[in-house]
Amino acid sequence: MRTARPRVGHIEFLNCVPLYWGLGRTGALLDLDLTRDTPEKLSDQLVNGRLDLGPITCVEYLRHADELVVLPDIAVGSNGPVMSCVIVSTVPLDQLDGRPVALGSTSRTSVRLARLLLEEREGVRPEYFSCPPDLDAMLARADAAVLIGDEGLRATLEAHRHPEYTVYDLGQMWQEWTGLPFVFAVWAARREFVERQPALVAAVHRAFLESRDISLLEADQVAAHAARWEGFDAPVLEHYFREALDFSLSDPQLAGIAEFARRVGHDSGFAPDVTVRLLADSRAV
Ligand SMILES: C=C(O[C@@H]1C=C(C(=O)O)C=C[C@H]1O)C(=O)O
Repeated sequence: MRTARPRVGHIEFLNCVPLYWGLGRTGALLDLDLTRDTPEKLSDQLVNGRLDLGPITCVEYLRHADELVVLPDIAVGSNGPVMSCVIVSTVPLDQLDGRPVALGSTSRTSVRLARLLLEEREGVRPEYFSCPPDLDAMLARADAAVLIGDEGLRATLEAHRHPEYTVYDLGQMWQEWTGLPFVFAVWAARREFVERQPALVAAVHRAFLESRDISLLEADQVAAHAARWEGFDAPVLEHYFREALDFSLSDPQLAGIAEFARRVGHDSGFAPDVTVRLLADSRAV
């Protein structure tokens, strides 16, 4: 009997390129039914059952932790500056009280992290509104903007050309504040899918780990290839892939997730002590 390929999400940002590059190398790419989209749409599709497995923004995962199983040792996070999840502000952050702040509509986690840091670390209560992630349009209506992905990376790299604003790195702010890594997105499978197809989930998990490992070994090639199509130089992308982003998920990253949940759970739709359920060791299946 023929079985359908697993339906797997692919965030269409540069941050995910190293997790998928190696899938072509090993052939695993042919075993997946991939959907490319922005993170908030992929997160909804995984929650609705239109995808079986893939990246989900941390806040949406925590809201649906009962229905999902997290794949260990793979994530999109950082332990310090992440470069692509940022607050771009035309005034110092502690002057944003009562001021308009635009939240990029493709983000669920960075926008919540930004609100946490502004309110609890900077002690301000801005007026937030959601907005498509276009920096010029956002700053036309707001004093600050929260951006992720390629637009966030662009804001960081072009900051020197814009003395009218300052770029604050959310990964760095979180790390300085808590001493912990931050996880922006995890890889999760629907629980019912894991129960029905445990060997398949383990195989896809192994394929992603292998792909990530290949890509980090070949980060210079991945960066050079990606730089042909994007407005970023290869050395900058190599630094982004190798140093800024953290694609791992083990105890320090899980401690970061637990701390974030503890601080925002009360008004974000999940318990502050929500349990993160991890897939059993795929290498053993
Ligand atoms: C590091 C990043 O992580 C992301 C941030 C997300 C969010 O804020 O909701 C979602 C998915 C990831 O793409 C990034 O987009 O730059």
